[in-house]
Amino acid sequence: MKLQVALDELKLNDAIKLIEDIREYVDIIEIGTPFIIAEGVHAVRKFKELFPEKEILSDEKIMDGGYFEAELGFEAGADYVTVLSVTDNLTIQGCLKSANEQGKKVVADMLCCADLSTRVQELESMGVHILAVHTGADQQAEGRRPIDDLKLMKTLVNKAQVAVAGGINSKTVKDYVALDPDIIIVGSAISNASNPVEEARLIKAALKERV
Ligand SMILES: O=C(CO)[C@H](O)[C@H](O)COP(=O)(O)O
Repeated sequence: MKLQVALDELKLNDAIKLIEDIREYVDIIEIGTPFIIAEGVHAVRKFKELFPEKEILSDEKIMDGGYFEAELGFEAGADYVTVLSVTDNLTIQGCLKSANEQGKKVVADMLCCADLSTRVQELESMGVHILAVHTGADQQAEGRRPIDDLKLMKTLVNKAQVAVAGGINSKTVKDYVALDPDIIIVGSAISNASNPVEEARLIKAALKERV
């Protein structure tokens, strides 16, 4: 089980310092959507240069122009690019074409997917590599959490890997680990913690209990 650390609302130098501090606990560095908007895919390139042993995810949340936009992330050094699951199949297929040409992976972010069971089948038949259950920041502000969607996802998925994101922290991570996703994504709990190193250490320790 991998720990993906999301860098969302940080400045470039603060984000680099955070990953330097928690390097030993991180498997995948996520260049988060607000970070990409602020810094561009140059941030992907920078993190791949500085942390070559880590996998990098470019959280572009692609909604159109699948091939071209995925290629931007992959050519900058991303190992994974995200596409929104609710978009057109043509866009998903464009992302997959780019990923498969480069030996990289596409993550479908299931944010706002109204019919998980139908869409999971369709995404798997197209060959999407990873399905990410996600409760977004605005939904979290209303008290929503991704645990029930993760439970449902685990009953639906056949071959894709499963990731989960949405307000997970060191106190709640065990509930997610128990459902055995392949990737647990944590952003604000680490970046906003009074002690980010300790928060990352506790979360990584919880993941290791399951392996
Ligand atoms: O993709 C995201 C927001 O769209 C975040 O990166 C993801 O939700 C993880 O952050 P947090 O743990 O703060 O929810």
